[in-house]
Amino acid sequence: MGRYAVLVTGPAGSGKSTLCSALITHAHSAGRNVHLFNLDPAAEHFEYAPAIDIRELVSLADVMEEMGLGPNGGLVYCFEYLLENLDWLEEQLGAFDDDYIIIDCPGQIELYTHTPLITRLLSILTTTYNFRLCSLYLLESNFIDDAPKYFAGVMSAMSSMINLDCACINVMSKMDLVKSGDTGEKTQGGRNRRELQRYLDPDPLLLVEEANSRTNPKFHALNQALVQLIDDFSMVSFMPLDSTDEDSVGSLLSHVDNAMQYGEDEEPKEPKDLDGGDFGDE
Ligand SMILES: Nc1nc2c(ncn2[C@@H]2O[C@H](COP(=O)(O)OP(=O)(O)OP(=O)(O)O)[C@@H](O)[C@H]2O)c(=O)[nH]1
Repeated sequence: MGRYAVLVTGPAGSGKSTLCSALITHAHSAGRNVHLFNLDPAAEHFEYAPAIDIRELVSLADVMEEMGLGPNGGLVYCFEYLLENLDWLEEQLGAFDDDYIIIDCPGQIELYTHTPLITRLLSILTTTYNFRLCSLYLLESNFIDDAPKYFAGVMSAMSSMINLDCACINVMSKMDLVKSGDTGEKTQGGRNRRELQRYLDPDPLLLVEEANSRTNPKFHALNQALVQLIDDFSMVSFMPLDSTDEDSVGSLLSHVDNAMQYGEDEEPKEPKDLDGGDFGDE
């Protein structure tokens, strides 16, 4: 068997740890052996005890106290420290032969977009330890409450995708909070699932119209440019996820396996096209 690593990333509170637990539960119930790797030096609680835990090497609380750093500087220090102590990582990874690890990452977006630290770690996992990688970027469903907010979310997903340079799947999390469109029910932000479908696989024309209707005319050219970018960058679509639903988690795990060609012998290829799942198709 090969070695596989699923990186679960996304902004704070987007549902990363919940998804990690749901993926592990699903994999275990299918008789698969997967391990949790906690990469968040500030993490507190886990449903499953991490098999590998960065806090055993370095914790954010200790760094902040001993180095007199704030939370963001402290986090960067923790990752630099990890990269300087790769023998620790090697020892941890050496404990498993048939590795399939799910990596719960910190929520600070700066780690993926502003510094090369996570990128370097991924490069080490692939080149030194022969892992096949897939990165998940979670964005909460409330990011589709309005077009400008959605733009911000898409830009962060794009930035992460470009920097991480591995198979990437964008995920729209907490879809259970979006009520069914069948009865005309609306979400708190005023949308129903049918309306949300166009955000999972964006239609540039509708997006620009909506953004223009909500922003000062001086930003309309910017809206147009952003929508053009989203349209040109055709990989920016989101797979809907409800971590409380086993089928939804199972479907995501299948896409992840597919992206890493789990269990297949040939070299990793580009991930296959993802559709928008079964939300809003009715
Ligand atoms: N309704 C609903 N709530 C969810 C879902 N996933 C996560 N949550 C809730 O969202 C909150 C944050 O979830 P976490 O899994 O801790 O999010 P996180 O991204 O790991 O958070 P940080 O580690 O702080 O960045 C918790 O209250 C979860 O119960 C989901 O699919 N549906």
